[in-house]
Amino acid sequence: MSVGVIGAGAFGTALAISLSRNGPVDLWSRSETHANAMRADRENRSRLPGVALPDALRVTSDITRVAGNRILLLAVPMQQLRSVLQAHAPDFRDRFLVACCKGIELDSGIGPLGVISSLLPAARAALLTGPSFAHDIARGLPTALTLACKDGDLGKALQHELTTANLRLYRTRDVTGAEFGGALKNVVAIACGSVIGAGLGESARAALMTRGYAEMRRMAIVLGAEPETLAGLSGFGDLALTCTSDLSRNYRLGLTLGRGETFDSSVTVEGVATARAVATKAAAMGLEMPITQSVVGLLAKELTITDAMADLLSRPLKEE
Ligand SMILES: NC(=O)C1=CN([C@@H]2O[C@H](COP(=O)(O)OP(=O)(O)OC[C@H]3O[C@@H](n4cnc5c(N)ncnc54)[C@H](OP(=O)(O)O)[C@@H]3O)[C@@H](O)[C@H]2O)C=CC1
Ligand SMILES: O=C(CO)COP(=O)(O)O
Repeated sequence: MSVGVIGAGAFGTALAISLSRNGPVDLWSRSETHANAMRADRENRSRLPGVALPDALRVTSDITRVAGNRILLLAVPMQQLRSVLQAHAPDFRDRFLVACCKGIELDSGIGPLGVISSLLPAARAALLTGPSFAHDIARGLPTALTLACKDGDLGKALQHELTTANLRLYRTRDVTGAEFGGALKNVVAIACGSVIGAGLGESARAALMTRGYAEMRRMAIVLGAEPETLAGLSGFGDLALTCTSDLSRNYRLGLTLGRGETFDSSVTVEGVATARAVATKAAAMGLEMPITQSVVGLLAKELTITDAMADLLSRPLKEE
C-alpha cells in the first residue's frame, strides 16, 4: 500500500525517510517555501538537519497529491491535529489514517484517535507511538514502536506495511493504553528534567519516573487500558527514553525550568498542553495525579521546584 506523510516536521520527515526504504513516499508540508527548500536541498534543514532525503521520498505542498496514497501518517503536533483534519477531511476519506502524535487535546481531554473518530467517525485509524527520536529513525538506527489499532486485521496489515529493516513495529488493540502512555510520559519527562536541572539528583529522577509511571497507569487503567500496554514500548519504553535523554524536547524544557532559564517557545513540547489537559481530566475523574499537578504549577510559574518537591515529599505516607 502506498504511503503519504502529512507534516514535514522532524518526525514526519524521519518516518518518510525510513519508509522510503520500502518504496516511494510522499511527504507533505503546508508551506510551499519549505517544500521547495527541501526539494532543492534534499534535506529538511529546519527540522531534521544533517540527514539526506532519499530519491524515493517526494516532497510536496499539494494536499491532493499526498492524499492520493492509501495510508496517511498524520505527523503534526497533537494540538494541531483537529484543525488539520478539519481542513482536509474530504481528501482523507477512505484512507487508512495513522496518527503519529503524542498528547491529549487541551479542550476535549481526548487523545489522537479520539480526535480522529470525533471528526471522521467512519475513518479506519491507528496510532504509531513508542520510544524513538526522529534523528535515530532517520539515520536508520534500530527502533521498536507500537502500532495501536482497535481493528485487529487492519492493525496487522499496517504493522506489515510500516515495518522496515530498522523500524520494528509491535501491535496492540489497546488504543487507550497507547494514547495515554505516549501522552503522559511527556509530562513525567518535564518533571524529571526539572529535578536534574535544579541539581536534585538521580535518585529524585528515579522516584519521579516510578511514581509518574504509577500516575500513567492510574489514569489509563480507569479509562479502560490494559496494564500490560503501559508496561510496553508505548508506556514504560517511551518513559525510559524521554526521562533520561536531553535529545527529548520535553526533558530539555524541564532542564531549563530547573535551571531558571527560558525555553524557545517555538519548539514543539507536547507535555505542556497535555499536563493541563490531564490535570483537568484527573480532577473531573477524582484521580490523584500529584506529579502532573506539580508540572502544571511549575509551567504556570505558580510553584518553584523547591515548593513542588516539598509538596510531593509531604504527602500522606501510604503503601506503594
Ligand atoms: N521529533 C521526534 O523525535 C518525535 C516526535 N513525535 C511526535 O510527533 C509529533 C510531531 O512532532 P515533530 O515532528 O517532532 O514536531 P516539529 O515541530 O518538528 O514539526 C511539526 C510539523 O507539523 C507542522 N504543522 C503544525 N501545525 C500544522 C497545521 N495546522 N497544519 C499542517 N501542518 C502543521 C509543522 O509545520 P510548520 O513547519 O509549517 O510549522 C511542522 O512541519 C508530536 O506529537 C511528537 O510528540 C513522536 C516521536 C518522536
Ligand atoms: O516522543 C519522543 C521520543 O519517543 C520525542 O520526545 P520529545 O517530543 O520530548 O522530543
